[in-house]
Amino acid sequence: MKLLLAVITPKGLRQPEARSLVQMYMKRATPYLRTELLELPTEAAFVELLSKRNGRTAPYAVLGDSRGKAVTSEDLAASIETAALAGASEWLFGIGPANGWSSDTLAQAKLTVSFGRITLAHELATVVAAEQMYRALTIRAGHPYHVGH
Ligand SMILES: C[S@@+](CC[C@H](N)C(=O)[O-])C[C@H]1O[C@@H](n2cnc3c(N)ncnc32)[C@H](O)[C@@H]1O
Repeated sequence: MKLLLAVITPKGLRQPEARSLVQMYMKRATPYLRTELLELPTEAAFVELLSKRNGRTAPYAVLGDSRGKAVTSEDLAASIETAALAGASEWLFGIGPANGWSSDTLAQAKLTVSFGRITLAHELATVVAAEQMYRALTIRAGHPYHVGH
């Protein structure tokens, strides 16, 4: 299974600090699973990506939303496990556009995840998601990162 981190960002991730942190966590994750960062110009492009990949191997889509479910990192690890057991070829975490996800897109998610009720800039939310994806993989693997960081 592959992990995708998709962010809706018309001009791409422009803050080098954010990009570098995202790339660092995604690189750290690769010993566990392949990862890919997708910078998409519009929510429509994201929905198209979901439908293009739909079918037998539909991605297991988890969407970041401040009004979503307050989950633990163990819950995220469990959702990756659930996707793997269900035979999904991709587990995807989506960071939405400046005005948030539409209700139609949210309805396509297996899980909506809140990092707290605060609103994070999409670049920061992407960094948090990348770290949580890495943390979830270390939890699945029994690696001590989750205990010490
Ligand atoms: C700038 S925020 C969107 C703000 C928008 N006004 C809203 O309320 O959804 C862009 C994206 O970052 C992510 N995000 C921001 N804060 C978040 C939080 N506290 N928890 C989870 N995701 C968050 C979400 O994916 C959101 O769609």
